[in-house]
Amino acid sequence: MNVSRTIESNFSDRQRETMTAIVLEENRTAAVLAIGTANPANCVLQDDFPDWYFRVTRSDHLATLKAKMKRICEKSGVRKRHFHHTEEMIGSHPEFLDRALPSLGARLRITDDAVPELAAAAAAKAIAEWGRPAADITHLVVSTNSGAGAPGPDLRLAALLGLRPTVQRTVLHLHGCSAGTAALRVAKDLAENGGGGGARVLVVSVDANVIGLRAPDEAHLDALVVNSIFGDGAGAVIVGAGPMVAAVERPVFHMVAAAQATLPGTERVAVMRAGESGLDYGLGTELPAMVRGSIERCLVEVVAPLGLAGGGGGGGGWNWNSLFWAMHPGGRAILDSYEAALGLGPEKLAASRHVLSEYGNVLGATVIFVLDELRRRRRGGAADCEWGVMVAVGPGITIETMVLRASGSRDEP
Ligand SMILES: CC(C)(COP(=O)(O)OP(=O)(O)OC[C@H]1O[C@@H](n2cnc3c(N)ncnc32)[C@H](O)[C@@H]1OP(=O)(O)O)[C@@H](O)C(=O)NCCC(=O)NCCSC(=O)CC(=O)O
Repeated sequence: MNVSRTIESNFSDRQRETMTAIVLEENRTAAVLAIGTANPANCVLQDDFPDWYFRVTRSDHLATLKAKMKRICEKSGVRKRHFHHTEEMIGSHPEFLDRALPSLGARLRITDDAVPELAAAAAAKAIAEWGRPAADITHLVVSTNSGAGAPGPDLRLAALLGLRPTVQRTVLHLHGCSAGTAALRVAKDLAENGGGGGARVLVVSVDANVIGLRAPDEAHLDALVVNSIFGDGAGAVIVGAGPMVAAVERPVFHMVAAAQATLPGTERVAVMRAGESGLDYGLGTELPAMVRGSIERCLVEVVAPLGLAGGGGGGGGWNWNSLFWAMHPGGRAILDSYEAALGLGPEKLAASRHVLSEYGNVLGATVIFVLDELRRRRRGGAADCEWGVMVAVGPGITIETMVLRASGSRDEP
């Protein structure tokens, strides 16, 4: 490999040395080898959503709340979303609309099928793109907020895909919107350290919001926001390290470094808790400001040791526009916060805003949709940087980050 060709010319000598070392380590560093996504068929345009939601939840009499939801939807940056649940399904489960009635069991009976099936649709696409047989997958990591059972969606997914009986399965439950990034962090570790160089990890992050869907309610205004921006979907990634199978496996993004930070004293800002009436979300109005106030500090800790972003020796001066960004679009205001805090140009979050617009916030899977979109834009010739960072925020408040290096090899002859 021509190392000097891969190092951008505007870095200092020290930065260049660090990056050269990383590039030489490339054979040991895990990489995204393929990506697949899937959404349920039921699609609701955001302009129609308040009417749809208030009708199917039999809440049209709550005119003030409906007007509020219309204001939220207008400002959401979302054009459409997909749902496993339909008007008919909600109509046959009146218990979903009344917090006083137990409904968790009925919701879980739906997600027990919906989650592995949606996961399999995304995973099948990733496996087809990867180009090797499903039986070559050594590890499976599934992350979801939409289930609570054992055996879980991993076992059913393994059967649907025809994975080998010895595949090593791991499930991550209730990591909220950082579930996809957390699963990729675990997969990176497994690929680099768990398979004697030959590990191939299938990561799937999947959610179906029927687990927490409710009628609008004055006492739970944050649930109105959740219902206005969350959608259903699955994202799948094949992760591998070590020698690639020639002419078949080609890295898309190298997963250079991963980190998790927790903001002290923020436990109540974003909450998910399963109860008898389904999954409850709590979302503080302060979340966008909190992200704005803390994101740069977290990023400096991750990129400074790698010499990226032209770090300014303790005095700031970071050039965040020298990287590409795979930001989880938790909401339009969250993306605005990233942009403002890091001084990003408007094109930097275009992939994240596109995914938010087309699918809403599909929780952990969203970052996988963003990786897919970034890759599509690069293949289409859009100029972007070689180095980048994936970011997602989840309950904790937890900030998951992963430094990525885009590989051009998919487009090389
Ligand atoms: C909801 C929004 C699209 C609204 O847009 P704006 O903020 O520009 O508009 P606005 O201030 O006029 O707000 C519109 C109405 O929504 C209400 N509103 C806003 N946030 C609210 C919240 N968390 N709980 C209850 N109500 C809320 C406002 O009071 C206002 O009501 P009224 O109109 O009556 O005055 C935006 O605030 C947003 O994107 N928020 C972030 C959502 C979020 O937290 N996502 C994270 C999900 S978890 C996750 O994904 C983690 C992660 O981020 O990675």
